[in-house]
Formats: sequence, structure tokens, C-alpha cells
Amino acid sequence: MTSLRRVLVVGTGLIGTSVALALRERGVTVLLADRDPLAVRLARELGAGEEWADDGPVDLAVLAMPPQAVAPELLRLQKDFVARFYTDVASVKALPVAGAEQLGCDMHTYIPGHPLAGRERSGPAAARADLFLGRPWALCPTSETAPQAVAAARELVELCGGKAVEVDAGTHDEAVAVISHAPHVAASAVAARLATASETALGLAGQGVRDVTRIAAGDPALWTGILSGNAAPVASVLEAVAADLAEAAAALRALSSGDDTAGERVTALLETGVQGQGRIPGKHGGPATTYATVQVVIGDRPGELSRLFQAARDAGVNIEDIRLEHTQGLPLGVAELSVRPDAAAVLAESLRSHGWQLP
Ligand SMILES: NC(=O)c1ccc[n+]([C@@H]2O[C@H](COP(=O)([O-])OP(=O)(O)OC[C@H]3O[C@@H](n4cnc5c(N)ncnc54)[C@H](O)[C@@H]3O)[C@@H](O)[C@H]2O)c1
Ligand SMILES: O=C(O)C(=O)C[C@]1(C(=O)O)C=C[C@@H](O)C=C1
Repeated sequence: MTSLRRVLVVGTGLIGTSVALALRERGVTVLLADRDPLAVRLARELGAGEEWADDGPVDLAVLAMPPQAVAPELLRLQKDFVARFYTDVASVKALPVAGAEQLGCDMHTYIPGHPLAGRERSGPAAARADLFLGRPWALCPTSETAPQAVAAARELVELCGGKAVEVDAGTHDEAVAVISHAPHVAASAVAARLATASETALGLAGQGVRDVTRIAAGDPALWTGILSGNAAPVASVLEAVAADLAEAAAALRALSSGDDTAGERVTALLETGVQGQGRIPGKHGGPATTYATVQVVIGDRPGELSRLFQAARDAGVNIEDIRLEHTQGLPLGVAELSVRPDAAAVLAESLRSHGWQLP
């Protein structure tokens, strides 16, 4: 078993700094590098580690930069014998592997990786130590990757609280086209309609449109790199999505022209959607759990959420998920707490008895 004592993070943006923070919490010495000195300084100030001064090799180097930058950077680091092993976190895997092979990188010490966790914000300020907790983390060893490199990456994943999933690079890229990359483009297409929507329409926006478009706020430059690095698989999924959308539009057009039978064609798509959505595994990769929700009115002021969490803790109830709905123009909102079904009544009663307002 390898033991990661010193890890170098190259690229101290959202993912690199999150990895660094998670490792620091587990007592690992973390060194930080980025081509942007401000990103390193901010990561350092956030407690993610110390600036790398090239003072002796590290156990593992984590390359956390845009996909197209991974292979050239790997070559540069390997030439300087910076680390025993190297991994990356890029959202596509065939591209950096092919690039590393073409550039003549040492493929024995390189273990390609990809944590399936992220945010729609970039940079160190958005980093979180708990970002990877319970999340899948793909590891894509090539036929040349040394078993010790795989063990080092597995230890990294474990230290960050993720769940390692070994899969080859091609299968990974096909999979993420369906579960991440095409959904991002679809979210952008829906969000693009909002760019010209009326103020009246935007003023009526509820949680639905927020849920569907959250990821569309991601960095366009980063996402152009991701999508172009997985172009063919993403194009195939988008063609299927476009065909479904065209069919739904045609059916609704027919319905509006008086063809009452066309509604069934829409229902068919909605039903397949329910089926597909239900197949997404639940939290921590286990089977999907149906949680009960408890709604609580909360004031829009500092400390209100932590008071609510404390109240749930006092009631002995674990909050599985939380959603906040803001009430426009009012200094309050509604927190929707997802809890195990058998805990919902206990939590509701306890909150009421402590003066919380439940609608
Ligand atoms: N954003 C997500 O949700 C997410 C999730 C999982 C994986 N990823 C992958 O993680 C990687 C980083 O994404 P991010 O969201 O942290 O981006 P980010 O923009 O927050 O950070 C990227 C950092 O890399 C630095 N950088 C770029 N080229 C460099 C180079 N050659 N050498 C050193 N530093 C360099 C940039 O200065 C920046 O600080 C990408 O490959 C992305 O595909 C992103
Ligand atoms: O939750 C988000 O904000 C994400 O963008 C996360 C997400 C995803 O699609 O699940 C996005 C891209 C990454 O490669 C991995 C994770």
C-alpha cells in the first residue's frame, strides 16, 4: 500500500483546491502550483497548503487544469521528476491519454482520473473540502499504468471521501456524454431561452427552471474544452435529445391544431423521462431512496440555517438534502428538508414545538 504524505496539486482552481483542502483535513502535506500566481495565493490563504518550491519529489502530483493542458503539463512535470505518480481530474479521458502517448510521457506512472463532483463556479474561492464525499471518482488505468500508480490514486480518492470506479477511458467518455456532457448542453439550451425572456416571465421563475439550468452557469471556456474533447459521443446523445424535443414540439403543434390524439405522443416522452430519472442512483451511489420532505419557513438573515440544522440535530434527525425557495420581495423563504420517511413526523413535531413555522 502506498502512503501519500506529500501531494502536489497543479491547477488550484475549483477542483484542485477542493482536493487540496480534503487532503489537508486528512493530515497530508499539500503543495500548490498554478500558472496564475493569484490562484495559488488564494488557495494558500484558504488553508489548502503551501506554495510549491520544487524542494524534492512528491508522492503524487494531481493535475487539475483544463483537459487540453493535461498532457503537455504531465510531460513537463515528468521531465523534472517531480512525483512518483501522476493523476489528473479532467472531465474527459481519451484525450489526455492520447495526448500523453503522443508526447512520449511515461505511461507507467500516469493514472488518469475524473471525480464526478463539481460546481457551476470556478476558481479556488468556490472550493470545498467535502466536494467529493460519497461521489464516484473514475480511474482509467491504461494497459501500461503500474499497479502502484493505481494504488496511489485509490488512496487519493479514499482520502477525499470519494468512491473509486475503474473503467477504461473510452467507456468513461461514452458514459459521461450521457450523464454529464449532453445534460450540460441541454441545460444551456434551456437557459439560452431566458436570455431574451421578458421581465414578467423571469419574475415568475420558480424552482423548476432553477433546477434545470443550474449547471448552465458553468464557465463557457472550460466547457468548450470539455465538449470538444468528447465531441462525437456528446453529438450522438444530443442528436437523440434533439429528436425527442422535435417530436414533442411536433406533437404539441398538432395538438394545438386540434389533433386530440397527439397528447399521447407527449405523454410517452414524459413517461420515459420518469423512468430514466428514477434510474439515477441515490446519494452515495446506493439505490435511489424516496425521502419525505418537511417544509419550514425561515427568515432571510444570517445564522437561520445553522439554527435549523441544530434543531434537526437536537431532534436526532439526519437531513439528507435541502432546497431553499426564496419568497420574492419578502425577508423570508421556505426550506424544504428531505429526511427519511420515518423521521418526517418526528422532525415536524419537534420543530413546531420549538416555535418554527411549518406551512
Ligand atoms: N468544474 C467542475 O465541476 C469539474 C468537475 C470535475 C472535473 N473537472 C475538471 O477539473 C479540471 C479543472 O476544472 P476546474 O473547474 O477546477 O477549473 P478552474 O478554472 O476552477 O481551475 C483551473 C485552474 O487551472 C489553472 N491552469 C490552467 N492551465 C494550467 C497549466 N498549464 N498549468 C497550471 N495551471 C493551469 C488555471 O489557472 C486555473 O486556476 C478540468 O479538467 C475539468 O474538466 C471539473
Ligand atoms: O454539479 C455540478 O455543478 C457539475 O457540474 C458536476 C459535474 C457533473 O456533470 O456531474 C460536471 C462536470 C464534471 O466533469 C463532473 C461533475
